[in-house]
Amino acid sequence: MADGGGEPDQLAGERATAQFDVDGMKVAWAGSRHAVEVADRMARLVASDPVFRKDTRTMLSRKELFKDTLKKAAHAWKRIVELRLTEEEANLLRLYVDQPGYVDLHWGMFVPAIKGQGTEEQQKKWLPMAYKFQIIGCYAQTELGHGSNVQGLETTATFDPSADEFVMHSPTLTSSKWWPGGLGKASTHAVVYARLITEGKDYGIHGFIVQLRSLDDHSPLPGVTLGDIGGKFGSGAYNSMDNGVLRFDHVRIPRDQMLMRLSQVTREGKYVHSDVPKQLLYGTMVYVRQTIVADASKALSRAVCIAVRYSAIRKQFGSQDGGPETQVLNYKTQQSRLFPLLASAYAYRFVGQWLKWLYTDVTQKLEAKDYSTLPEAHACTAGLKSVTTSATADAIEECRKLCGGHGYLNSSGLPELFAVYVPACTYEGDNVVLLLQVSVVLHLVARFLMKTVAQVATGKQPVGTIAYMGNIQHLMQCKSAVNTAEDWLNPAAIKEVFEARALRMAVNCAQNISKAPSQEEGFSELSPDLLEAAVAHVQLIIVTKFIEKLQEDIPGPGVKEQLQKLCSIYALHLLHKHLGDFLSTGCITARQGALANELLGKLYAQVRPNAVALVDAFDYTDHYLGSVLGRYDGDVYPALYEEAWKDPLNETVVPDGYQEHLRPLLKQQLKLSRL
Ligand SMILES: CCC/C=C/C(=O)SCCNC(=O)CCNC(=O)[C@H](O)C(C)(C)COP(=O)([O-])OP(=O)([O-])OC[C@H]1O[C@@H](n2cnc3c(N)ncnc32)[C@H](O)[C@@H]1OP(=O)([O-])[O-]
Ligand SMILES: Cc1cc2nc3c(=O)[nH]c(=O)nc-3n(C[C@H](O)[C@H](O)[C@H](O)COP(=O)(O)OP(=O)(O)OC[C@H]3O[C@@H](n4cnc5c(N)ncnc54)[C@H](O)[C@@H]3O)c2cc1C
Repeated sequence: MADGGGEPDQLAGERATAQFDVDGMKVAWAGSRHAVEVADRMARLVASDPVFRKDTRTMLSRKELFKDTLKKAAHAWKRIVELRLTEEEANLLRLYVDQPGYVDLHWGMFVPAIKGQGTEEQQKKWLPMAYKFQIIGCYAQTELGHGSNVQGLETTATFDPSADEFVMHSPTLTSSKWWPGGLGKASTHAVVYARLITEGKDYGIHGFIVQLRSLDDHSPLPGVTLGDIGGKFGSGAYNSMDNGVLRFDHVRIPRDQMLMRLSQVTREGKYVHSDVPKQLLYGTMVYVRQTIVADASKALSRAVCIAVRYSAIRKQFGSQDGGPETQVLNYKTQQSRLFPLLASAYAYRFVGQWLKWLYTDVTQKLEAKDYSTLPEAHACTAGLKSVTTSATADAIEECRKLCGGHGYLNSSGLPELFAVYVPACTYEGDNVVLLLQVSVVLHLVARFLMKTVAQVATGKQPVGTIAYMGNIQHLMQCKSAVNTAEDWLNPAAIKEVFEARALRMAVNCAQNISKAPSQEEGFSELSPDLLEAAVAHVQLIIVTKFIEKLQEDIPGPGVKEQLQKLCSIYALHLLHKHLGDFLSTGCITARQGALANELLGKLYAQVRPNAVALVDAFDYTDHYLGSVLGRYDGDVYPALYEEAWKDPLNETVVPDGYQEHLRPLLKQQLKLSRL
């Protein structure tokens, strides 16, 4: 078929203009040559297997979609076993299958909860069964009445010393577990969070392993009510997941199914808390929030890859005397909307790699009973989860708009990507609630520093990602020395203004809170400002980690140079977007703001010839991208045309319903017109 204007070799031309080594960039993106190789092998394995096809997914009914998810999960497991895949390979294989399902919660939350909160004995008993899929587990924390406020959960686990058992009970409608993924239809077991009651006293929230379904016929055990909570946003998308409801009617479990690493209940019913911080109960959430930051870069890079490739193919206007029209990627407006998102994908990738390192480091320290870095791990995971997921959800929608009308088609992949992604702003902690956690830390540090500013050199210095706050004397009064647009290329100039902005916003909040009748009232009244201060702090972390990445040895001709441009774009587009913060805190002048914008325009022009190669470096197969607009070969129009015919509405030429509804209407109108 004639392509009618789409030029598949257009992308080959784009690739030829790249000024850097794409293979080198693949390594920088993936983290190592080994990581590129494994990811590539697993992506191709999935793409070449017909069971993993997903091109008609959005056309399936909920029941068909769920069954398809069960089929894919079972097939993935079969391949993992047959091919004896390593844990790394298996995780990647599941990633590229790209269909949310119970396995995500089994591996992502059930297993980590037992690892983190179970005793060695409990781990020995439960983990081998989970590893072999003899049981399927989920993470049942949220209830109908409470999600954000974990301490408000109502499910009870009351110890009965006469039977050496806990009695799990849902005392109210609002105590029904509500949302856990995999709970609705697939799981046989759950880690359930409930209020521990023993000797008549409520000891607050603790985790328990509870069997929910029979291992013989999958029916719910006596006293257990289970179901799916219903359809969710978008077609296909997260509807493959059986988010569920669970109620207990005095269900008994043995005492040793309480996760007892942090605290125990003795045979006599005595509650004993070990010397570890209570917050370790939240450890699974910290672990998952860290993985969500890495996932943000995956989702964002997919959307950007689609939008960049399609923008290079799509042409509109600019034709003179029948000459070629302009590729929409050449429009400065398209570049100024798209290239900051491209830069953000790289920025999130690198901050995600750093956060993974931080998490591993904290875990090792915890094992050695050093709990000092726990607050840092909590603040970083909470803040970065919040900022990266909010920005990514907005960015996917922006990419849809960047693809014009065709971006709204399911076959573009963008509507489903958005629908699957957007709950990340809510699950694992609502983004606002998490940012307020960060602002508590900032507020305390800012207040402490304000009090001790005179002796800050001798006082206790903040460490980790808040270390910059110790430089309060300089950062509260410094003025940026930027004098030309190119001065903004200096990472030190960028870092100074981002640090000054974040600190000044935190100090302003602390000063205003101190004027309120009480700290609680001040905190509540100023919470919108505190949120903005927390965002400024988290953006500083992302910018800093990108700058630090560039101090590493990055092999490959031109690779580091491209990343330097992307780092500048990432930081300067934030400066442009939040100019009000930088100006009102006196960190920069209006002229310096204008110079940053001038440089941004120049950087966009420099990125333009590299744009397609920069998204190729993500190394995504067409299967994983799942988008006719983002195809590697750029052959967009024939694919769009073909895809349309797959829609069930096109199964018949004359639609169902014609005889009942269309024909009588048309005939009646015809009769009336003849009267
Ligand atoms: C794939 C998708 C699957 C999805 C799954 C889900 O969604 S699963 C469901 C996901 N659900 C959610 O994500 C629910 C979101 N909600 C929550 O995580 C909590 O309810 C909360 C953090 C909002 C409040 O906590 P709280 O009621 O305990 O009250 P508080 O604020 O007074 O904090 C007390 C102290 O603890 C500290 N601290 C807190 N968290 C952590 C931590 N993780 N680590 C370490 N420390 C932590 C905090 O800094 C404070 O320290 P301080 O000042 O005393 O030194
Ligand atoms: C797709 C999906 C999958 C999920 N999977 C699981 C799972 O596997 N297991 C599980 O246990 N849970 C799961 N959840 C539940 C999820 O963790 C909760 O929905 C989430 O923690 C938010 O809590 P909430 O629903 O109570 O929101 P709410 O807290 O009711 O939020 C409503 C609004 O109130 C605001 N708000 C709340 N508190 C404050 C405050 N203190 N200050 C200012 N504003 C506030 C929020 O910002 C939000 O705008 C899932 C949810 C979704 C959507």
